[in-house]
Amino acid sequence: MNGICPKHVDSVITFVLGGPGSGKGTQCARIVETFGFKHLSAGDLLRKEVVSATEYGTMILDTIREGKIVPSAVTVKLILREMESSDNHKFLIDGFPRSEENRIAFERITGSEPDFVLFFDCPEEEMVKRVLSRNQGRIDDNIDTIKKRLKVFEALNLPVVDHYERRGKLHRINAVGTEDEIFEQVRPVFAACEQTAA
Ligand SMILES: Nc1ncnc2c1ncn2[C@@H]1O[C@H](COP(=O)(O)OP(=O)(O)O)[C@@H](O)[C@H]1O
Ligand SMILES: Nc1ccn([C@@H]2O[C@H](COP(=O)(O)OP(=O)(O)O)[C@@H](O)[C@H]2O)c(=O)n1
Ligand SMILES: [Mg+2]
Repeated sequence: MNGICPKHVDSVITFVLGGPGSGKGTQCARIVETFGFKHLSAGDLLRKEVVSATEYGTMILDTIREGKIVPSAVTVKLILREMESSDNHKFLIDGFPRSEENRIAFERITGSEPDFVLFFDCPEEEMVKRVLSRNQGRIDDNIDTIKKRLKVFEALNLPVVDHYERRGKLHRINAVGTEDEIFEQVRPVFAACEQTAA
């Protein structure tokens, strides 16, 4: 763990990557309660657009149903709007970037790069098992869509993981085990940051 920490003491940007069902949302909730970050789930922001039937709502719904990636300009705009309106400058951006297009769009539009990146590494069969028992009434938590999402994860998400690994910004977390066992791998990454930022 290289414990890269914020260059600018007043803000921290962390990307939280991992396949569907790898435990991103669950671990983000633990990080929020322990280290006081603002949790921004790209998926939740997109689902909110669907529910509020905005101009992009139908396109987003169709994209999510297919397990595909929504055009980056839309997703980055939603994330940026939340960041700009937040008085908390420590951000956990969950489920983003999910492609090189996402990553490049974020850098181009915000001019920022993440301080560090978490990657929850989970075997496919475990991810499928968790998604199918998630019971959140999501249209994409079914066996057909999960198979499509896993193909998207392999093809588009993993190149983003490689990008940050090459830059020494990636913290690879073994996402198999209890939620506590997994959080014990996450805790030192953020504790190191707290020390440096203090
Ligand atoms: N360590 C774990 N072991 C078993 N189930 C888990 C674990 N972490 C999360 N879950 C469950 O798996 C499902 C997916 O977790 P979630 O945090 O939504 O993952 P993601 O956001 O990566 O899709 C949820 O129902 C969650 O309660
Ligand atoms: N950066 C992102 C994040 C999610 N999404 C879409 O939203 C869906 C759900 O994302 P999510 O992060 O809530 O899914 P989980 O990994 O939590 O199961 C994805 O399968 C994509 O269809 C996207 O298009 N772009
Ligand atoms: Mg999630």
